[in-house]
Amino acid sequence: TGSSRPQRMLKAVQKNATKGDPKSVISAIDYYCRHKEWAMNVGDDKGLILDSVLTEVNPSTALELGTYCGYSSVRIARLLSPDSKLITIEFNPAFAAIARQIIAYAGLQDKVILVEGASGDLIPKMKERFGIKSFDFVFLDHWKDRYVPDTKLLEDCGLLKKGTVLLADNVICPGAPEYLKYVRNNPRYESRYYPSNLEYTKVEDGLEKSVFLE
Ligand SMILES: Nc1ncnc2c1ncn2[C@@H]1O[C@H](/C=C/CNC(=O)c2cc([N+](=O)[O-])cc(O)c2O)[C@@H](O)[C@H]1O
Ligand SMILES: [Mg+2]
Repeated sequence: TGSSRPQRMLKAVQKNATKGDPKSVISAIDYYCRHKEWAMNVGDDKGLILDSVLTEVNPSTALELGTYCGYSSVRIARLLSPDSKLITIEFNPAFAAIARQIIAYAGLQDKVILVEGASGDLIPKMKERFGIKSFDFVFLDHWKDRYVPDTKLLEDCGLLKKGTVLLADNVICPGAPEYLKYVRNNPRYESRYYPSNLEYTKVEDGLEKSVFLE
């Protein structure tokens, strides 16, 4: 059998990026996905918005839902301050295996805790397993119909505090209409849409930033 798209993405990183240099890993993936083979990374355009929100929040503990190949894990972890951590959740073992290698190639394995499993099962275990009191930042980029249930689960598990920032990918394409309704008409959130485009295309997409008000 041939290779998978994630395996080809890893190969592109090993061929074109410099070990221990997160920026070169990001560029290698963006080049490959723009010119060779599209893949569902948040990408370079929306990535700049992700970077600016992260720099503003400067989270001590960050959570990512939907690691896929680790592109946004690298984007996030490279901007974390020394003792900060990113916990990223991925339930597909094949994707998780590739993501571990891409995160390690970037030299960020000490800042990223990749947990294999379903967000619905793992979110309730965050406190006991990782000693997390609450998250300062959450990046939602998994199945779009999980955005609302997992946001509610984070609330119910007391994992959001006043000022926690949720940043959701793909709220336009493929779209997360229920999520937009949930965070926009909700007194507990201050929400704002950042227009951009679907990764590596001219199709409209964007990120929704929602601050939990308590
Ligand atoms: N409950 C859960 N717990 C743990 N891991 C989970 C999960 N649900 C999904 N995942 C993982 O998250 C990734 C899915 C992303 C869906 N994105 C997408 O479907 C997507 C599609 C397009 N697109 O079609 O243009 C563009 C994009 O930027 C996208 O993120 C996959 O790696 C999947 O295994
Ligand atoms: Mg996405």
